[in-house]
Amino acid sequence: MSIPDPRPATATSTGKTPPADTDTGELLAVRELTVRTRTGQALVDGLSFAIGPGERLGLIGESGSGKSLTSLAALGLLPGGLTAEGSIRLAGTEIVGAPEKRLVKVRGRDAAIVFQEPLTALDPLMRVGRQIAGPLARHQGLKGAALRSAVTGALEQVRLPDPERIARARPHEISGGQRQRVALAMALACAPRLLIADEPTTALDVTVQAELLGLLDTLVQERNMSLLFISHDLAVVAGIADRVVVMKDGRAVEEGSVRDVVGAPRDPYTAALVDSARTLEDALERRKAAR
Ligand SMILES: Nc1ncnc2c1ncn2[C@@H]1O[C@H](COP(=O)(O)OP(=O)(O)OP(=O)(O)O)[C@@H](O)[C@H]1O
Repeated sequence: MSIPDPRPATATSTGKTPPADTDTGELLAVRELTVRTRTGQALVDGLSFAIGPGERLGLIGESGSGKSLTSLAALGLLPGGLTAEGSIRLAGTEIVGAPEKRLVKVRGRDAAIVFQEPLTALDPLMRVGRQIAGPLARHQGLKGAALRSAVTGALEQVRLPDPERIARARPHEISGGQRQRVALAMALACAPRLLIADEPTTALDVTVQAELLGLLDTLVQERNMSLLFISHDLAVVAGIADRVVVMKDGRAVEEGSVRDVVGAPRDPYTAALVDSARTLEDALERRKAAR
């Protein structure tokens, strides 16, 4: 593991970016988000951040700090028994308190999510091709040969070799890395403006993890998407995000450019994260040198 050079401060995607929320210029604006249990315990507590068109934000923090609940709340997908307060505006739509009918329109089109475990999004019994065909048919109105060719195209876009074979396979018949690419293809099928990636590489081995991160980076750039990237791993976030929000116990303890946060952390918790990433990096360097 190594902490990659933080992307330059100007490294947001260039080119034509789609319009954002006309009021604020932000694609996703989270304001004072609090997620509570039935008993009133705050699991996310007064969290605020924003993502502009084409911008990449990393959300980092230890296990249980509230990262996943934040990403689920952004699409109105909180599990039963948990409620959100505050405001989440996604491309101009208020998500907190929105009826399911409005949320269905937003999901996939304005933002889509890729989870740590691809089987969360995939039906284990259905062939991969049929699963990708669903959103393509709904979104683009395709049928027959045109739909089949769009499915193959979607699998090619996530750089899957032999897409016809993958399309015929069921999820358990392909590798974990291939499954995550299929989940990514499904998330991209409706050309979302924001991709939320919740620990998308954590379950993969290191080589496959690096390949998938490279692919994600390329796709986000090619499509001028915004990215909310969630991870407990500072090195991974530093390699893909422009800005970072550090979470602890449901709150943001620090926010800034990756360069500033890694280079000069202000909060003791962030400093400890940076230190532990560096200590591991140094240990690996020493081992390399000793060989
Ligand atoms: N449905 C639920 N009911 C009650 N508590 C929950 C529920 N879902 C999550 N929590 C709790 O909320 C806190 C935040 O969970 P969350 O999954 O957002 O953390 P996280 O930062 O994503 O951690 P991880 O990296 O382990 O996924 C944790 O303490 C978790 O146990």
